[in-house]
Amino acid sequence: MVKVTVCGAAGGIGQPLSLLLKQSPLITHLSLFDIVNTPGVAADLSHINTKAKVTGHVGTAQLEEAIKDSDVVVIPAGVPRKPGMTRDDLFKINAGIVRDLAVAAAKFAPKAFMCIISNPVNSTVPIVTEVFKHFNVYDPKRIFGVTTLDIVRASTFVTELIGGDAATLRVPVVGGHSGVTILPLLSQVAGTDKLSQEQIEAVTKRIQFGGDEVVKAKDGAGSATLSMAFAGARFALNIVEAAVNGTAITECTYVHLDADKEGAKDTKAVVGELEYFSVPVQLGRNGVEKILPIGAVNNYEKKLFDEAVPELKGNISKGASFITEGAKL
Ligand SMILES: NC(=O)c1ccc[n+]([C@@H]2O[C@H](COP(=O)([O-])OP(=O)(O)OC[C@H]3O[C@@H](n4cnc5c(N)ncnc54)[C@H](O)[C@@H]3O)[C@@H](O)[C@H]2O)c1
Ligand SMILES: O=C(O)C[C@H](O)C(=O)O
Repeated sequence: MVKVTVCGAAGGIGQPLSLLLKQSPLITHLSLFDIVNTPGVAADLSHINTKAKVTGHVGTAQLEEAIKDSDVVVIPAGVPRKPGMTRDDLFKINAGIVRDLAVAAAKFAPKAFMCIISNPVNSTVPIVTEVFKHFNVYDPKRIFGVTTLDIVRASTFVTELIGGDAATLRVPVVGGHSGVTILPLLSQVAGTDKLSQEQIEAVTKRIQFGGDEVVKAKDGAGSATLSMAFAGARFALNIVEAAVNGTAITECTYVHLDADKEGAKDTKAVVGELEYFSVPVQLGRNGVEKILPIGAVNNYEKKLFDEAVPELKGNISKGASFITEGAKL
């Protein structure tokens, strides 16, 4: 039995993400939570002839029943950016939303794998960590910031330049999930040696600021939803596949480096005392099985790390202190 709860299930990401999850034969219960419209979304999805039973839960009074005993909780709840905003501008509203959902998960589904999509991911993941610590149910192997969209974009944009199959080209993207904290390691991708430094820098910027392309094109109507649903489903389904079947799947994801202290040693050597970083992770039955080395980084990429680390540090402490110095939970 695998119960997956989507919090924010009626939203721009939540609906297509739930549709993609409904197609998985591994999920037996798909629980849809939002503060609006989930009865309709759940009724609609429940007519699809796949295995998962679909239930809809609306409003905070129904959060406990929605989330109780979930194996996986995916959180795309909260407001998206409008043109001119940074992801950090969303903190004011989304921090409280993620905190409240994390409190419910800590109380009613403390063993769930937590997949955090809500922005700013660099800060919302530390919020979830601190809530779980507060309730004494913290396990860094089970809390993930979903950065898969950066990897999906990197595969697409790099393939446009070097050719090949975007569906199978893997580009490691480490760091965080906002602007200069997004660190594509193009030097590790076979075929990028054909590119000029100018092309490398241009595609790196495109990956770092890919979200802005969509925000601009949507012109006030939100940010990436469909590509995020694709990426979020890929990540959540990898978590489920690894947990249920023990399949060793490698995916870059934003985790606390305590999730595998030994494995994180080489990352720590580069990022110093930074606690969180998106790193290549081998997923397994218990979530993070191993943190894998970030591998060789060239001089240009080193410079990108130097820009990313201070910004990430600020984002992380902003999220953590929202709980540790915030109102009593
Ligand atoms: N990690 C990533 O790569 C990535 C990519 C795209 C978007 N995002 C982020 O995902 C979030 C959602 O984006 P969207 O486009 O789906 O927004 P949206 O406004 O379309 O949907 C958000 C949903 O969250 C719901 N919601 C609000 N408060 C809630 C609460 N307390 N509990 C449960 N649900 C609640 C809303 O009712 C709405 O249905 C944003 O913060 C956005 O920045 C992250
Ligand atoms: O750009 C955004 O605000 C949404 C998301 O983080 C993205 O990368 O598309």
